[in-house]
Amino acid sequence: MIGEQLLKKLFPDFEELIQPAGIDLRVDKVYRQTGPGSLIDDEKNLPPLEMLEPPIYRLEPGKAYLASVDRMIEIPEGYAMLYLPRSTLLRSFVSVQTAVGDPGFRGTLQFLLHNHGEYEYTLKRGERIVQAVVFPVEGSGKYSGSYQE
Ligand SMILES: O=c1ccn([C@H]2C[C@H](O)[C@@H](COP(=O)(O)OP(=O)(O)OP(=O)(O)O)O2)c(=O)[nH]1
Repeated sequence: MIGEQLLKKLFPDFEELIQPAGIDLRVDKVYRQTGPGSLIDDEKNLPPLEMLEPPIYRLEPGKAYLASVDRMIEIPEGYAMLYLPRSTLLRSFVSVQTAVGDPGFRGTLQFLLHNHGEYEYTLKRGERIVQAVVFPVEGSGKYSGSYQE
């Protein structure tokens, strides 16, 4: 796992968010789903989305949302990222589901927020919702998938 000094070199745009062993990521936009999606024969049809009105997002009980990060990221070749929720969210019955950040990815990260609670959870735009941890990857390739920006 990569520590603070190297993280500052690798991710200068996130300097003020660098932690001893990770990078805190701030929520920017939050979206609700407004229609169906599908994944058939590796053909992705992402659901249509509607953006919630910022800056105060009201996550309804039992509902899931997409959350975008407030700035683009570029993951250098030779490194990969995992994303873990802040425990404050878990302690508030809100989960953050995430995937792997590939070497060479350049774009806007999105995570799934799910309010498992029985009460509304209010989240302000700009709050830190995730911590990214970074690992060196031996012989890594370079992401060239559909979410590259
Ligand atoms: O929680 C995450 C994790 C990763 N990513 C970004 C970085 C990653 O490099 C890219 C693609 O992720 P993944 O490879 O898991 O998506 P896919 O469904 O396999 O897309 P593709 O077919 O484009 O590879 O999405 C996110 O936005 N959110």
